[in-house]
Amino acid sequence: MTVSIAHLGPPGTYAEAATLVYADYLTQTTGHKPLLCPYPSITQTLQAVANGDVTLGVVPVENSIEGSVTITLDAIWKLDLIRIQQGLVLPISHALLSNAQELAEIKTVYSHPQALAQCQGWLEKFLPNVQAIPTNSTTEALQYLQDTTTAAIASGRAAELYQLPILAHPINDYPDNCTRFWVVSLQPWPGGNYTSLAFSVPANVPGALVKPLQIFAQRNINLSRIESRPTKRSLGDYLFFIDIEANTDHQSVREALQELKTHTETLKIFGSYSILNHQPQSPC
Ligand SMILES: O=C(O)C(=O)C[C@]1(C(=O)O)C=C[C@@H](O)C=C1
Repeated sequence: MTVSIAHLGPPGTYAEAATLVYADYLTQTTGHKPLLCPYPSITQTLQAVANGDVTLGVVPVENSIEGSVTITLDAIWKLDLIRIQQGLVLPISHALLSNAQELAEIKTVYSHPQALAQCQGWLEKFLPNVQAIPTNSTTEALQYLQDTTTAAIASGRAAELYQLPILAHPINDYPDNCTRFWVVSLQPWPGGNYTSLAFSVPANVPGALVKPLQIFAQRNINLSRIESRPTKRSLGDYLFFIDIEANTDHQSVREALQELKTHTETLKIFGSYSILNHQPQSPC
């Protein structure tokens, strides 16, 4: 059976670049080339995995400049059965694509909110009076390039793919810009040294988060990330997303998760996985 991989499209997105890296890895290890399936949004990408319409999905989760991709965290929390198989880190280098001859002509810039945010300083400095309009993806933004007053932030790869001129590159505020992606599926996956989980706490009382954190600290389990998201039930009510540097197979992790259950309202364990650091010849 052909493995199908959902990702944010249209073709040319950074999510597609990450998917191609994983597809290459699968082709090398299994001898079979997977089928790439672009979806119009991150939520629809994850929904396709949850529905069983595709075998795998690749979604962005965190960026070194802008932090969490909150759409991904919110959707993963809602879609109960999703499991993480693999983490993937990709360098991200943004370009300004436009038919304008010079920056002064541009009045509107389109892009995915994450890309706009990662270039915020550059935009303020070089295009202080333009209107920034969010799109579902960096390549969706290319549809709005109508005349020389419009520009889009996307990858050099997208510029090549759609034969669009690059007016400025790189334009991300920090050169060492990386995004972490998760490869997700409905299948639990056995391996790796990172475990991601999320929980809500029973009540918004003092110390509600202290106990869950102590459970890991007491067992010497390192937390590599903690992020809060609103539960959306009431103001000040949060979910906590945690990454730990250990596998759920370790005795101490199993014990910690058992104990954590008794101190949380809902606990979701998304799985243990390894992280692939991809260093391409030219940046994505
Ligand atoms: O719009 C794209 O090209 C995407 O793949 C989405 C996305 C994101 O959501 O973070 C992925 C990587 C970059 O950080 C910018 C945008």
